[in-house]
Amino acid sequence: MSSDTKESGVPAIEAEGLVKRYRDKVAVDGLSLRVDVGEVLGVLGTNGAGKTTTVEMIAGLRRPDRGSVRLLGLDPRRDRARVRQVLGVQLQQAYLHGALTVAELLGLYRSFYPDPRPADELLELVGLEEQRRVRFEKLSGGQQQRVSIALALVGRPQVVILDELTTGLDPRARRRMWATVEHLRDEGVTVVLVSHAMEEVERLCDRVALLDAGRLVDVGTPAALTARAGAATLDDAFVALTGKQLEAAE
Ligand SMILES: Nc1ncnc2c1ncn2[C@@H]1O[C@H](COP(=O)(O)OP(=O)(O)OP(=O)(O)O)[C@@H](O)[C@H]1O
Repeated sequence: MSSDTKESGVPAIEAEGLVKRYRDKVAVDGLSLRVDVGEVLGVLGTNGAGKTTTVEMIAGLRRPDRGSVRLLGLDPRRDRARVRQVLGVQLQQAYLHGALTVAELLGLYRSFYPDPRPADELLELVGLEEQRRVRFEKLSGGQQQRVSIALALVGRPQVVILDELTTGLDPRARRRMWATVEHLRDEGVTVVLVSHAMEEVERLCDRVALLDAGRLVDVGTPAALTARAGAATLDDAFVALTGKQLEAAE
């Protein structure tokens, strides 16, 4: 990571007053959020709360109707080329060339970066060492998801956005993904982790942003959120603060 960025106090992410409408549906409704360099931020919310829309706007993949985003001081829509060098994104739907093998996909993505992670390291990070010669279309859903996570990490990003990191993964793969996030955290990488899984968020995240109906209900450490809500657990705090039950993803 660039120590300049860390020392200058420039936040990893600064989103101000984000608004996004789809026809008459307000998906994100005036959301502001700051994530410091090196922080792991969880984004929790029920289905349709606006999590994916929010991270897509942060990544520059969706244009906000109002508001602004800065990613390490860069505008993700105007400074696309520079942002691509510092940001890794794993989104819920990956559109990848099914006929390419895992190794070929990694090779293709590695060619986009000046100093990519070695393919072996990527395969180990996501536990796909045995699948390197398998075509993407022949992989299971969970394995395909792990490929998309590996691809998000190819360019040694300083900021990583992971949307539904472990949804659909079996318990072993899930634990491995958690270890991957812990590894990134130890490297000082800033991580935004969109999740439905309370256990995952409590374990991995420094702070948690609670979204409901496109709004940021609260943001803080799991302990602070729990205390503010006068709740016993983060789960209970979520219910107290949003009036909704956070359902399991599957
Ligand atoms: N492309 C789109 N066109 C129209 N409406 C959309 C579109 N994408 C999302 N929405 C709507 O906007 C709202 C927010 O969706 P979003 O996907 O951001 O929520 P989410 O919190 O990520 O949900 P989930 O947990 O189900 O992934 C939802 O009501 C959704 O139906």
